Order: sequence, then structure tokens, then C-alpha cells
Amino acid sequence: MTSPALSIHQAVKTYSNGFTALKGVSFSVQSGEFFGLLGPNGAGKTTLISAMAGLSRLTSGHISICGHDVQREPNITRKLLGVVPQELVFDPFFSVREALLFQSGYFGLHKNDEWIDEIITNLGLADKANTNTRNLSGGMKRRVMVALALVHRPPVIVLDEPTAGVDVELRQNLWQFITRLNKAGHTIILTTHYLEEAQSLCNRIAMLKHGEIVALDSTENLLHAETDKQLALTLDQKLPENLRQQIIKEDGYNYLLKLADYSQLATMLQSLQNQNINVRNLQILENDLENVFLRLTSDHMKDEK
Ligand SMILES: Nc1ncnc2c1ncn2[C@@H]1O[C@H](COP(=O)(O)OP(=O)(O)OP(=O)(O)O)[C@@H](O)[C@H]1O
Repeated sequence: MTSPALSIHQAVKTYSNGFTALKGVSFSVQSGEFFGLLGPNGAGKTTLISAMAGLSRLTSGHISICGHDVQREPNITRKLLGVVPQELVFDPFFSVREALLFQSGYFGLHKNDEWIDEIITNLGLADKANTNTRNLSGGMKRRVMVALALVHRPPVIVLDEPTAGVDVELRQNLWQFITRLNKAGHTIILTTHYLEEAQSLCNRIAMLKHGEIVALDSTENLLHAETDKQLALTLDQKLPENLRQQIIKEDGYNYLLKLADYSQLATMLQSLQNQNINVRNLQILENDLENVFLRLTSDHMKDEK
């Protein structure tokens, strides 16, 4: 059996100030997956990515990339991984093309022009190839960060908030290109605050909260958990006693109710009719990733109190 693209086993990270940002995180990403790592601010995503990239050491636990341990075999894992970090960091003396050539040299790739041209074109950087990186706009700098991470054609690509603060055009370029790389066999690991992006791109998602995994499933299963449907209902009077256990939120005669499945809807409507209660408005709220995320992170709000 081939090794997973990424394997994290009981990752614990306690910073020098005593704060534990990762509390025993374990999961694997198989080769070829488009995997989402989601979580609210401060959940530990960047901490985990830094440890994957070998930029910071775990307090305990192991991370391996394609079967190679990040701590013990850094020279191998560095080549297997391309990380697009959140922060924009550059050598200010290079043009875009020079930066990419320099980065290629770092990986021992001296005949990389064809691939560099392809990256430059696909990321919409062709006009800026000879511009000094320090003179680029924030969005253009972000594109260069992505290009730098791809220069050695890493089998595993990690994108930490790649679309934070960038325009629609780059997002589209970027996702087209990344999707193409994924189809060509590259494993993609993505963190994003744009949940609709994760929903449409990722086949599987891990949600991290306070340094622990709180959900790990296929995007489809996360979205289609039957219990997550909701019913928004406006009545002409109060909801009867027999249905009040379904209430999530109540505002006058407007109700947000839990809905286990469609057959329950029929039962509820029948019950209202039997009691001569009229429905003025009705809407079934299908689940989206935002709902799942909010449900999991509202627990997080409670935890923080
Ligand atoms: N060097 C450090 N020393 C102490 N605590 C740190 C350090 N770096 C990060 N933390 C803390 O660890 C926790 C996790 O931070 P991290 O940056 O990994 O979260 P994140 O999920 O990437 O958040 P965001 O979505 O805001 O980028 C936070 O509470 C943060 O304040």
C-alpha cells in the first residue's frame, strides 16, 4: 500500500509561553485528495502547517509526508511539500522571474524555465514577470507566493489562506490552476475562511477547534447529516406545545426549528393544521458548510466562557 500524502499522529505543540496550540491532532490525507483544514481564528491551523513544513518542531507526535518523517528526513520532505504561507515574505531585490529561478536553484533545478513560464501564465503574472517583487500589489505578491511554492512541482501542496484579501480574478485563476494540478495527481491541503470555496473544492474536511479535531469527514457527509436541516416558519399564532422541543430560535411568530427529515415536516404541518394554526411562510434551510462550521464553532464560544 502506498503511504498517505500526509500523516499526522498525535501532534502536540506547546509554545514556550506554556500555551498548547495543538492537543494531540491525528489524521491522514491520501494521495490525490483535495483536503480542507478549517477552523476559527486561533484554532491551530498555521501551527500545524508550520510543523508540516518543518519550520517549527512539535512538542510530541509525528508528521510524515509521503511516508517520510518531517523531523528525521527534512531534506526529503522539503522537496515533497510546497507551502503557500499566509504571510507575504520576499527577497525584495528580485523580479518575479528571478525569484522563481532562484527558488528553483534552491531545489537543485537548473532547467526549470518551461515550468516557470507555465506557472507565471497560469497565475496571471505574465505582465509582471520582470517587475521587482517589492513593487507589486498585495494581490500580485500573493500570486508570487503561490508560484514560489509550486516551482519544484511538489506532490503535496499546502495553501494557507491563499485567497485572503485577493480579487475575484485571482481566485478564479488560482482555483482553476490548483484544480488542474489536483487532477494531475497533486494532493492539495487548503485552509480558507471562505467556506463556500472549501465546500466546492474539497473532497474531505477536517475542522480544528482549540487545537483539537472536532469533525473529520467527506464534505458530502458533513453537508448531508440529516440532523442538520432547519425549518424557518412564520405562523399566525404561537407554536403549539407539542412542537416546541424543535425550537432553535424564536422571534414573535417566527420560528427556526430543527428538522430531522422530510417526513417529520409532513407530521409537523399536519399537527399545525389539526390545531387550526396557519402557516404564513415556510422555508427549508438546507445545510451548507457555514452551518456546520457555525454549529461547531458556537460550541467553541460556549467553551471559551
Ligand atoms: N509563537 C507563539 N507563541 C505562543 N502562542 C502562539 C504562538 N504562535 C501562535 N500561538 C497561539 O496558538 C494558537 C493557534 O494559532 P494559529 O496561528 O496556529 O491559529 P490559526 O488556526 O492558524 O488561526 P488563523 O485562522 O487566525 O490564522 C493561537 O491561540 C495563537 O495565539
